[in-house]
Amino acid sequence: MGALGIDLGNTNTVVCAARSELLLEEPSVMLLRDSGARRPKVAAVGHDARSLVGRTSNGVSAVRPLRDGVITDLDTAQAYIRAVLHKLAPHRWQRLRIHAVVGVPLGATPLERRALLEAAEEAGLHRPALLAEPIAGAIGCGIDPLDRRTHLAVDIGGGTAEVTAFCFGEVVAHRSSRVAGDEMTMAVFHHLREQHGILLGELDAEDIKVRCSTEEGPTIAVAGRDAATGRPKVATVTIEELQAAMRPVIDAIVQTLAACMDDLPPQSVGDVLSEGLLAFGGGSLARGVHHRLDEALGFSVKPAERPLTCVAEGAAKALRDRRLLDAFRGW
Ligand SMILES: Nc1ncnc2c1ncn2[C@@H]1O[C@H](COP(=O)(O)OP(=O)(O)OP(=O)(O)O)[C@@H](O)[C@H]1O
Repeated sequence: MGALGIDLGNTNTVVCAARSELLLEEPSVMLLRDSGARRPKVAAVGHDARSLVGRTSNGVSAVRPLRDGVITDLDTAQAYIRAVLHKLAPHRWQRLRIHAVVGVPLGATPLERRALLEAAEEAGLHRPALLAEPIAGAIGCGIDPLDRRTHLAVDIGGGTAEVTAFCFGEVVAHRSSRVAGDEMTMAVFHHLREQHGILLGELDAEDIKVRCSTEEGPTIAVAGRDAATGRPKVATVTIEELQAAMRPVIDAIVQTLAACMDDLPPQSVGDVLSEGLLAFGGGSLARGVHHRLDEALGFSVKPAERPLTCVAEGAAKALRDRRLLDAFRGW
């Protein structure tokens, strides 16, 4: 298999081969079965695990191996990375000496970075290297972070939104917020419960949020349980009201962007005004995000072509260009 670019997100895991071909794009979820042994057995990962969430019995639990983009439990993260590698390369000999560049949040502490490297190594990766996710995403979108001009990027993921300005192999400014795609899902959930009396599971609320950005037409039909009686209930909801419900979350991301702009040196501000803002991460696809960013910032917003996979693609590109890893080693 050779070498991989890996984006281990809170919500999704994406893996690309060295030439940036997409190998895996699945939810970062793992189902563990308690078998009485010291370590629980992995029952399912990715799509298989997500489709079973809420449908399984007592001895099985669903875990997300990362929180805020970093590892909280070394054993779980290791088991997850191992399961992902197993899915990609079922035979042991195929998993020998796989080199990898793994994305890491720019705000991760040295301890968190060490934990990620350790989990990757213990899971069987050979000499893994880390690359800051905003930089990897920009590389995946065709930007050269060694360029002399300052670029500004926002990565709106599930658990975090990171705003990063970089130039000539250096991070010039960085801000992050814990408000991103998952908060938009919660906004949709609360709106439907409070205004329509409909109760949904978290995954169903996420599906409604995604449908809100992908479906044509002014309304969508939402099916759930009546909040008062518990009986099945269907309501017609306008896209406009869902967009309004998500607006405070998008505004919080705008504030993070504005704070990062305030930290920029004057020369960099000029570059950003002429280059615009690069937006990626799944949260950037939500209905109204681009429009609100355009409106609030007053300069152009460039949506990534492949917002969900560009971090893994950029990590894979960095496998072929050592200068990128060396330049951003400390970030
Ligand atoms: N079409 C869409 N419309 C709205 N939201 C979307 C869409 N597609 C994905 N999302 C949301 O994007 C988020 C996941 O984005 P992404 O895969 O970039 O995050 P991640 O990298 O796993 O998370 P993090 O960066 O926080 O570690 C989820 O909240 C998901 O619901």
